[in-house]
Amino acid sequence: MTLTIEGVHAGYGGGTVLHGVDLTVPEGTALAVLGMNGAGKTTLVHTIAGLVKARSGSIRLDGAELAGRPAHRIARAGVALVPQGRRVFASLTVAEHLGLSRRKGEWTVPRVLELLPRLGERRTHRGNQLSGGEAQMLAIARALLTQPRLLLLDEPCEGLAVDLAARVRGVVAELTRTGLTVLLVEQQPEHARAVTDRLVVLSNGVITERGETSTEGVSEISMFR
Ligand SMILES: Nc1ncnc2c1ncn2[C@@H]1O[C@H](COP(=O)(O)OP(=O)(O)OP(=O)(O)O)[C@@H](O)[C@H]1O
Repeated sequence: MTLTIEGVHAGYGGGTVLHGVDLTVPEGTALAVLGMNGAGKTTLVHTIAGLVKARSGSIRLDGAELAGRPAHRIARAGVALVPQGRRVFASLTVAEHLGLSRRKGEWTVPRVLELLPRLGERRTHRGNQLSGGEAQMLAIARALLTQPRLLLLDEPCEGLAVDLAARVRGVVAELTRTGLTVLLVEQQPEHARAVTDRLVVLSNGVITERGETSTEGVSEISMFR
Protein backbone atom coordinates (compact mmCIF):
# COMPACT_ATOMS: atom_id res chain seq x y z
CA MET A 1 0.00 0.00 0.00
CA THR A 2 1.17 3.51 -0.72
CA LEU A 3 1.63 5.89 2.21
CA THR A 4 1.01 9.56 1.50
CA ILE A 5 1.60 12.19 4.16
CA GLU A 6 0.74 15.83 3.55
CA GLY A 7 1.19 18.84 5.80
CA VAL A 8 1.25 16.89 9.06
CA HIS A 9 1.62 18.87 12.28
CA ALA A 10 1.85 17.03 15.59
CA GLY A 11 3.32 17.44 19.05
CA TYR A 12 2.83 17.06 22.77
CA GLY A 13 0.91 19.40 25.08
CA GLY A 14 1.59 22.99 24.05
CA GLY A 15 4.62 22.11 21.90
CA THR A 16 4.69 21.30 18.21
CA VAL A 17 7.29 18.78 17.01
CA LEU A 18 6.25 18.14 13.38
CA HIS A 19 5.78 21.34 11.40
CA GLY A 20 4.17 20.26 8.16
CA VAL A 21 5.69 16.95 7.02
CA ASP A 22 5.11 15.77 3.44
CA LEU A 23 6.27 12.43 2.14
CA THR A 24 5.22 9.49 0.01
CA VAL A 25 6.29 5.86 0.22
CA PRO A 26 5.08 3.98 -2.86
CA GLU A 27 3.84 0.42 -2.41
CA GLY A 28 6.61 -2.14 -2.08
CA THR A 29 9.37 0.40 -1.56
CA ALA A 30 11.35 1.46 1.47
CA LEU A 31 11.99 5.00 2.64
CA ALA A 32 14.48 5.91 5.35
CA VAL A 33 13.90 8.85 7.66
CA LEU A 34 17.20 10.18 8.93
CA GLY A 35 17.78 12.93 11.46
CA MET A 36 19.54 13.93 14.64
CA ASN A 37 18.33 13.08 18.13
CA GLY A 38 15.17 15.00 18.85
CA ALA A 39 14.43 15.80 15.20
CA GLY A 40 10.98 14.24 15.47
CA LYS A 41 11.52 10.84 13.83
CA THR A 42 9.79 8.83 16.54
CA THR A 43 7.02 11.39 16.73
CA LEU A 44 6.49 10.94 12.99
CA VAL A 45 6.10 7.15 13.15
CA HIS A 46 3.95 7.43 16.26
CA THR A 47 1.72 9.92 14.46
CA ILE A 48 1.34 7.55 11.50
CA ALA A 49 0.47 4.71 13.91
CA GLY A 50 -2.05 6.92 15.74
CA LEU A 51 -0.16 6.93 19.06
CA VAL A 52 0.30 10.70 18.70
CA LYS A 53 -2.60 12.64 17.24
CA ALA A 54 -2.01 14.59 14.03
CA ARG A 55 -3.18 18.16 14.70
CA SER A 56 -3.56 18.87 11.02
CA GLY A 57 -2.70 17.37 7.69
CA SER A 58 -3.40 14.07 6.00
CA ILE A 59 -1.99 10.54 6.38
CA ARG A 60 -3.38 8.20 3.73
CA LEU A 61 -2.86 4.53 3.02
CA ASP A 62 -3.90 3.79 -0.56
CA GLY A 63 -6.09 6.88 -0.36
CA ALA A 64 -7.85 5.96 2.91
CA GLU A 65 -7.44 8.65 5.57
CA LEU A 66 -5.78 7.44 8.79
CA ALA A 67 -5.31 10.78 10.58
CA GLY A 68 -7.79 11.05 13.43
CA ARG A 69 -8.46 7.32 13.63
CA PRO A 70 -7.61 5.53 16.90
CA ALA A 71 -4.42 3.44 16.93
CA HIS A 72 -6.20 0.08 16.93
CA ARG A 73 -8.10 0.97 13.77
CA ILE A 74 -4.92 2.13 12.08
CA ALA A 75 -3.35 -1.22 13.01
CA ARG A 76 -6.35 -3.01 11.53
CA ALA A 77 -5.91 -1.01 8.34
CA GLY A 78 -2.50 -2.67 7.95
CA VAL A 79 0.00 -0.48 9.79
CA ALA A 80 2.46 -2.15 12.18
CA LEU A 81 5.07 -0.41 14.29
CA VAL A 82 8.31 -1.99 15.49
CA PRO A 83 9.02 0.43 18.31
CA GLN A 84 12.35 1.87 19.34
CA GLY A 85 13.80 -0.24 22.13
CA ARG A 86 11.93 -3.42 21.00
CA ARG A 87 9.50 -3.52 23.97
CA VAL A 88 9.34 -7.27 24.44
CA PHE A 89 7.86 -8.68 27.65
CA ALA A 90 10.54 -9.89 30.06
CA SER A 91 8.51 -12.79 31.44
CA LEU A 92 6.91 -14.14 28.25
CA THR A 93 8.57 -16.72 26.02
CA VAL A 94 9.19 -16.19 22.33
CA ALA A 95 6.38 -18.66 21.55
CA GLU A 96 3.99 -16.78 23.83
CA HIS A 97 4.84 -13.47 22.19
CA LEU A 98 4.16 -14.96 18.78
CA GLY A 99 0.87 -16.48 19.93
CA LEU A 100 -0.33 -13.13 21.30
CA SER A 101 0.41 -11.19 18.14
CA ARG A 102 -1.00 -13.66 15.61
CA ARG A 103 -3.80 -12.68 13.27
CA LYS A 104 -4.99 -14.74 10.32
CA GLY A 105 -3.19 -13.97 7.10
CA GLU A 106 -0.23 -14.70 4.88
CA TRP A 107 2.32 -14.23 7.67
CA THR A 108 2.05 -17.47 9.66
CA VAL A 109 4.33 -18.45 12.54
CA PRO A 110 6.23 -21.00 10.35
CA ARG A 111 6.77 -18.36 7.65
CA VAL A 112 8.01 -15.83 10.19
CA LEU A 113 10.38 -18.41 11.68
CA GLU A 114 11.69 -19.23 8.21
CA LEU A 115 12.61 -15.57 7.82
CA LEU A 116 13.95 -15.35 11.38
CA PRO A 117 15.30 -18.84 12.14
CA ARG A 118 17.10 -17.75 15.29
CA LEU A 119 13.70 -17.20 16.94
CA GLY A 120 12.77 -20.81 16.26
CA GLU A 121 15.81 -21.90 18.27
CA ARG A 122 14.76 -19.57 21.07
CA ARG A 123 11.05 -20.46 21.27
CA THR A 124 11.11 -21.32 24.96
CA HIS A 125 13.34 -18.42 26.00
CA ARG A 126 11.80 -15.53 27.88
CA GLY A 127 12.12 -11.91 26.80
CA ASN A 128 14.75 -11.17 29.43
CA GLN A 129 16.88 -14.07 28.18
CA LEU A 130 17.17 -12.75 24.63
CA SER A 131 20.09 -10.81 23.21
CA GLY A 132 19.41 -7.38 21.76
CA GLY A 133 19.42 -8.82 18.24
CA GLU A 134 17.04 -11.64 19.16
CA ALA A 135 14.69 -9.18 20.87
CA GLN A 136 14.74 -7.06 17.72
CA MET A 137 13.92 -10.08 15.57
CA LEU A 138 11.05 -10.88 17.95
CA ALA A 139 9.74 -7.32 17.69
CA ILE A 140 9.78 -7.65 13.88
CA ALA A 141 8.11 -11.08 14.07
CA ARG A 142 5.30 -9.72 16.23
CA ALA A 143 4.69 -6.91 13.80
CA LEU A 144 4.59 -9.30 10.80
CA LEU A 145 2.06 -11.58 12.50
CA THR A 146 -0.39 -8.67 12.58
CA GLN A 147 -0.38 -8.92 8.73
CA PRO A 148 0.86 -5.40 7.94
CA ARG A 149 0.85 -3.70 4.57
CA LEU A 150 2.97 -0.85 5.92
CA LEU A 151 5.77 -1.56 8.38
CA LEU A 152 7.21 1.26 10.51
CA LEU A 153 10.61 0.44 12.01
CA ASP A 154 12.02 2.85 14.60
CA GLU A 155 15.81 2.54 14.72
CA PRO A 156 15.85 -1.27 14.63
CA CYS A 157 19.65 -1.48 14.58
CA GLU A 158 20.20 0.86 17.53
CA GLY A 159 22.52 -0.67 20.10
CA LEU A 160 23.17 -3.87 18.12
CA ALA A 161 26.59 -5.31 17.37
CA VAL A 162 27.74 -4.73 13.79
CA ASP A 163 26.99 -8.28 12.57
CA LEU A 164 23.54 -8.37 14.18
CA ALA A 165 22.68 -4.95 12.80
CA ALA A 166 23.63 -6.24 9.35
CA ARG A 167 21.33 -9.26 9.86
CA VAL A 168 18.44 -6.98 10.84
CA ARG A 169 19.06 -4.86 7.74
CA GLY A 170 19.06 -8.02 5.64
CA VAL A 171 15.65 -8.93 7.04
CA VAL A 172 14.30 -5.46 6.30
CA ALA A 173 15.57 -5.68 2.72
CA GLU A 174 13.95 -9.10 2.34
CA LEU A 175 10.63 -7.73 3.59
CA THR A 176 10.64 -5.00 0.99
CA ARG A 177 11.16 -7.66 -1.67
CA THR A 178 7.97 -9.37 -0.49
CA GLY A 179 6.03 -6.24 -1.47
CA LEU A 180 5.69 -4.64 1.95
CA THR A 181 5.91 -0.88 2.15
CA VAL A 182 8.55 0.09 4.70
CA LEU A 183 9.34 3.30 6.54
CA LEU A 184 12.62 2.95 8.39
CA VAL A 185 13.87 5.42 10.99
CA GLU A 186 17.65 5.38 11.04
CA GLN A 187 20.42 7.50 12.51
CA GLN A 188 23.12 6.25 10.17
CA PRO A 189 22.94 7.07 6.45
CA GLU A 190 25.08 4.09 5.44
CA HIS A 191 22.65 1.71 7.14
CA ALA A 192 19.73 3.31 5.38
CA ARG A 193 21.51 3.05 2.06
CA ALA A 194 21.82 -0.71 2.39
CA VAL A 195 18.09 -1.33 2.57
CA THR A 196 16.07 1.58 1.22
CA ASP A 197 15.32 3.12 -2.14
CA ARG A 198 15.00 6.67 -0.98
CA LEU A 199 15.68 8.76 2.08
CA VAL A 200 14.57 11.98 3.68
CA VAL A 201 16.25 14.02 6.38
CA LEU A 202 14.04 15.35 9.16
CA SER A 203 15.39 18.36 11.02
CA ASN A 204 13.45 20.17 13.73
CA GLY A 205 10.22 18.62 12.49
CA VAL A 206 10.54 19.52 8.82
CA ILE A 207 12.01 17.57 5.92
CA THR A 208 15.10 19.40 4.79
CA GLU A 209 16.53 16.93 2.25
CA ARG A 210 15.19 14.24 -0.01
CA GLY A 211 17.33 11.86 -1.98
CA GLU A 212 17.77 8.51 -3.60
CA THR A 213 20.12 5.96 -2.12
CA SER A 214 22.46 5.43 -5.05
CA THR A 215 25.08 2.72 -5.25
CA GLU A 216 27.72 5.44 -5.08
CA GLY A 217 26.66 6.22 -1.54
CA VAL A 218 24.53 8.58 0.40
CA SER A 219 27.19 11.26 0.32
CA GLU A 220 26.33 11.57 -3.36
CA ILE A 221 22.58 11.32 -3.07
CA SER A 222 20.81 12.66 -6.09
CA MET A 223 18.62 15.40 -4.76
CA PHE A 224 15.17 15.63 -6.24
CA ARG A 225 13.70 18.45 -4.26
N1 LIG B 1 5.96 12.03 25.17
C1 LIG B 1 6.52 13.22 24.95
N2 LIG B 1 6.10 14.33 25.61
C2 LIG B 1 6.67 15.53 25.37
N3 LIG B 1 7.67 15.75 24.50
C3 LIG B 1 8.13 14.69 23.82
C4 LIG B 1 7.59 13.38 24.00
N4 LIG B 1 8.24 12.52 23.16
C5 LIG B 1 9.15 13.26 22.50
N5 LIG B 1 9.09 14.56 22.89
C6 LIG B 1 9.91 15.67 22.36
O1 LIG B 1 9.68 15.76 20.98
C7 LIG B 1 10.90 16.07 20.29
C8 LIG B 1 11.14 15.04 19.19
O2 LIG B 1 11.37 13.76 19.82
P1 LIG B 1 11.42 12.41 18.99
O3 LIG B 1 11.54 11.30 19.98
O4 LIG B 1 10.30 12.38 18.04
O5 LIG B 1 12.79 12.59 18.20
P2 LIG B 1 13.69 11.53 17.46
O6 LIG B 1 14.12 12.17 16.19
O7 LIG B 1 12.98 10.23 17.36
O8 LIG B 1 14.92 11.39 18.44
P3 LIG B 1 15.80 10.08 18.83
O9 LIG B 1 16.69 9.84 17.66
O10 LIG B 1 16.54 10.56 20.04
O11 LIG B 1 14.87 8.95 19.11
C9 LIG B 1 11.99 16.13 21.35
O12 LIG B 1 12.19 17.50 21.67
C10 LIG B 1 11.40 15.39 22.51
O13 LIG B 1 11.88 15.89 23.72
